[in-house]
Amino acid sequence: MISVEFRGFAWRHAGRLASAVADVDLRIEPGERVLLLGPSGSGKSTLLAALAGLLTTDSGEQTGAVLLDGADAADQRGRVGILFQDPETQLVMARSGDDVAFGLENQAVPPAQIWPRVDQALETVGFPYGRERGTDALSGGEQQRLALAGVLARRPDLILLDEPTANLDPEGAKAIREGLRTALADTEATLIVVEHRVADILDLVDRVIALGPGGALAADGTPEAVFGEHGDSLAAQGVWVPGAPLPVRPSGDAGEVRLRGEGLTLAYPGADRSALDGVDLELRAGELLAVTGPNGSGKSTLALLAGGLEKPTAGRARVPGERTGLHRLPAKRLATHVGTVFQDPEHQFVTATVRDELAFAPRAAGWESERIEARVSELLERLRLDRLAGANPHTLSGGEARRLSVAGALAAAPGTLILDEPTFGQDRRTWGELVDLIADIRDDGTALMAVTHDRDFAAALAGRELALDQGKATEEATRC
Ligand SMILES: Nc1ncnc2c1ncn2[C@@H]1O[C@H](COP(=O)(O)OP(=O)(O)OP(=O)(O)O)[C@@H](O)[C@H]1O
Ligand SMILES: Nc1ncnc2c1ncn2[C@@H]1O[C@H](COP(=O)(O)OP(=O)(O)OP(=O)(O)O)[C@@H](O)[C@H]1O
Repeated sequence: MISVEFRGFAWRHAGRLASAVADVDLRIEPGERVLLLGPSGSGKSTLLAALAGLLTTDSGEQTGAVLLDGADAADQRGRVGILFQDPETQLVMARSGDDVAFGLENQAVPPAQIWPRVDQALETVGFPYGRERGTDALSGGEQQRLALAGVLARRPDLILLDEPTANLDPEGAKAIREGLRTALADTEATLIVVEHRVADILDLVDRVIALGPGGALAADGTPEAVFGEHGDSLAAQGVWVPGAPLPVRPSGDAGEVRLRGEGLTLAYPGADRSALDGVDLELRAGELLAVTGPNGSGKSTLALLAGGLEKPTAGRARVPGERTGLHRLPAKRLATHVGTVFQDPEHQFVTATVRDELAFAPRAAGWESERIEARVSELLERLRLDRLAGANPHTLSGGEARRLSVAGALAAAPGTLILDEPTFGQDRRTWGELVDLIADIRDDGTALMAVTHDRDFAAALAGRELALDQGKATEEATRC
């Protein structure tokens, strides 16, 4: 139990002209459960980082104060547990159990209590393996569960969760919310949770705080009051307001087959079963295939194989006109056929600015400079990245980075595009802009595959759906 206070707080990240957040005056009482929302890039993660004492003088410039129980947050780190947006950055140990135990050992929890607490936390989050599982052998959703277990096991006074269910399948997300509810019922911890898709999280919180586009406070109150009184203005700023209708962009008839996967199988070294097991796949011009299924069912593995980035243990992925499997093609040649957007955008960036990142693929494809410039300007504007054109891709917010990685991969209009969780971390407005952009390139004749937990995205764009479970297709890809 701990109180939280921002007094005249502003933060400007090093290398940026504008403040990420400004004029924040806010008090959260001990034990309050708060949902923090706001458009992509409005400063939500920055506020959490401030509370966790992670904003250091060499990383930017602070005005005002951030206080926990009246003391500087930088001196209270032991009382705070934070779940980052990208769970991979959080996992430090080689074995899953050790990773959860690590924080407890640091807090000098008596040894006899450590393993029972580790096991309890793993159970709370529905981690499907034992303590021995290697942390480098986890799917995105499994990493997120493990990272959350690490936070909960420490029983911090202040729990900060940055999009805790964004990588989870709908069933898993529900289970995590139940787990959180149980874990919270036993504590008096203060909770601040950031989510874009708020509908499901509302009954976990008693207060909603909304940031506006410039990082200033836009609304503060009970969920009913905030969405009742400010629903329209929040929606206008791009926030997901529960119940608002969503666009649908149905496709026309699918064209020729652009990429075919036959019996695609991958067994990771040392695993007891294949992560992907004999999956057939057909991607057609002008159509988007949604690949769905629970965490760990093999979706990202399928994306790697279809993108030619891994060698299948059996089966192969091929494009018409090439005699060998995709994974055997030299990188440059592969790039002329297929573009891939990974689950974790950070792995993708190869240049020093947002503008160069967007120009990279068109340049490699030999476009003329005027055409490149026009394409880059169009994408910057469509995805609301213009103000960040000169920024380093690695300093973007989670949602900004996701948009850049998708835009970078489709910039040169490859014939086939493989997207792993393209809508991760988006507010309602940027979600709609991404959907429109992807619909346009689909309708221009691109063949698309999208791994996604986002049912709204699949409903808006997919012509067919391929559902995986434990590495196998549950049925033939069905028409949506
Ligand atoms: N390390 C950094 N260096 C420079 N600028 C940064 C850094 N981290 C974030 N920013 C910028 O600060 C602003 C706020 O980012 P923040 O991550 O707090 O937003 P957010 O509300 O959490 O966004 P999202 O919903 O997209 O995750 C953004 O414009 C972002 O580009
Ligand atoms: N490098 C690896 N080594 C060993 N096993 C792995 C590795 N990467 C993933 N796995 C395992 O392979 C299976 C499929 O993982 P994959 O990442 O394809 O799942 P996913 O359906 O994309 O999951 P999510 O929805 O959580 O992202 C999981 O059981 C996972 O634990």
